[in-house]
Amino acid sequence: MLFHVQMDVQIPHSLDPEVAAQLIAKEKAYSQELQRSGKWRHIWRIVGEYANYSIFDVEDNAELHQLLSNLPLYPFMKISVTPLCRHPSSVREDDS
Ligand SMILES: O=C(O)CC1=CCC(=O)O1
Repeated sequence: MLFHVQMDVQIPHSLDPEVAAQLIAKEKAYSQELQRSGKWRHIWRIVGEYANYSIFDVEDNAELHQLLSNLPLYPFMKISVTPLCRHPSSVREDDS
C-alpha cells in the first residue's frame, strides 16, 4: 500500500542543540535504512520549510503507523497521511 506522508518538524528552541543534533543524525540513519529497504520510496524537501513530502510503500496502516511513530523526531513532528492508489492514466510501471 502506498501512502503520501507530510512531515512538519518543529524542534523547540529550548531543546539542547547537542540533543537536537543527535536526534537529527538518528533520523537520517533511520530514514536511509528504510529507503534502502524500499519501504520509504521517496523523500522531498518542501522548499522554504522544515518539512518533507514522502512516499511510503508498506503492508498496511499498522505498519505505516509503526514506522512513523519510531521516527526519532516523531515527538516534534506534525504528520499528515494520505492513502494513494494507481491513477488509471499513469504510464509508470512502479506506481502500484
Ligand atoms: O528533515 C526532515 O524533513 C525530517 C526528516 C525525515 C527523515 C529525515 O532524514 O529527516
